[in-house]
Amino acid sequence: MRTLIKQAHLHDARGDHGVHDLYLRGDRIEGVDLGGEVDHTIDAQGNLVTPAFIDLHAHLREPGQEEKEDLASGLAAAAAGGFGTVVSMANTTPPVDDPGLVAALALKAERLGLARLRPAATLSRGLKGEGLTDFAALKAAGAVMITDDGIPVADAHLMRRACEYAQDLGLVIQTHSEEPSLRQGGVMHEGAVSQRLGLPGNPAAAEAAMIGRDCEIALLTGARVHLAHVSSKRGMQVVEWFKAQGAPVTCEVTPHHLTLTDAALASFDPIYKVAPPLRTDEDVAYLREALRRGVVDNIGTDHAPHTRAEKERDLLEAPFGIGNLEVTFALLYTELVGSGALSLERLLELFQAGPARVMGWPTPTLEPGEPADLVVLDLEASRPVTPATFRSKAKFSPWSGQTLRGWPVMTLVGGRVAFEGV
Ligand SMILES: NC(=O)N[C@@H](CC(=O)O)C(=O)O
Ligand SMILES: [Zn+2]
Ligand SMILES: [Zn+2]
Repeated sequence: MRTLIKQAHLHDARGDHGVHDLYLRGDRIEGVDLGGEVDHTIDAQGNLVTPAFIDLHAHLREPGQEEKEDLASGLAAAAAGGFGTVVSMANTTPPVDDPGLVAALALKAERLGLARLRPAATLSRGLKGEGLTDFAALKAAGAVMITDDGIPVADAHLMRRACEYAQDLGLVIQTHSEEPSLRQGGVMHEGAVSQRLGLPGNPAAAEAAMIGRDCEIALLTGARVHLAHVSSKRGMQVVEWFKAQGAPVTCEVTPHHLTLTDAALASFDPIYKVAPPLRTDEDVAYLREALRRGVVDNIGTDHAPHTRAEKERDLLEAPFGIGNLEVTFALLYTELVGSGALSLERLLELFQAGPARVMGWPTPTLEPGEPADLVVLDLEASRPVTPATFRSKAKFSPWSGQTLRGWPVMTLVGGRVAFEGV
């Protein structure tokens, strides 16, 4: 099959290429302005066409928690968000600690024809934080990352052994860096707001201390350690310090930690309950600055859907997590690029070359022969967030009703339309 994307404003990691007709052949990019017969034409006039985004961090909940999300709804939501590739977290029921399960997830996802799934597997057997899983077998089955995300690895020696093992195999270890004994039962950031509301707080020190431990272990072992969802100024400063020391660490920030603060918890609405917690204005400003300065390697969504019933429990009982796959690009384009805080090039890099580099994958480009994984972005489109229309099963959002500008209108994966929007 041959596809023409007409009048596309092309952008990739090599730069801005201006407006061209882009041709796809089968699942690959063929070239620009070639002419000739095509089977399918897509009009992209006025839109930006760029490599589909990569999310290194989404909770798709399959197997076992399909009431929250499943592969079909989660990968459809990802495609609607402009993502062509998603690394799924392994804190499912049962946890993804078995090579057979990794292979089954990958096969099922491939048949769906939505975003590509790249499964993560757990670091510890049963997510129990005691014995290691069989990384070699998990990698052979298709796991691309090792992580107990959802639960911090409390035992430093276990983390060391995991790093030694992963280093031998060239696997990335992703951490959920919060020191459990310091975090305790905190349900929100510990600070002036938690004190006023009388809610148990989780101090930034819990994050910064664990990031320090995990970076030390990365230095000690030479393993590639990816620090998920860095949320605090202190945590980010620790990452910066270790990067300057040459530690083989990379880090992620999430859309919610870049746009929301602990002030939102004054509503007592569990929709804002997330781990690590929403921090202060000062933290948000520092994370934004770290994005700009290039300290941050990628934006990962940490899309963490739950049922409405679970999120309608009281703040102490409700589970941690925010669903955001479908709004992430528009949210950050509006709030960061729209305000002049970040360039569009840098924002795109954080969804494309950045995550690819973290994983050791090739930089996605529009060069002939590359996979035809593309997103068509309408940067002028302005509309409110309408959770009722989400592909995700979690049809509620902290940004509900907020008017955002710059939306994905189509996502192609391997030359096939995985999402087509308004
Ligand atoms: N981020 C969250 O608040 N929740 C995640 C777990 C995690 O990412 O640690 C979840 O699985 O619900
Ligand atoms: Zn986590
Ligand atoms: Zn997570």
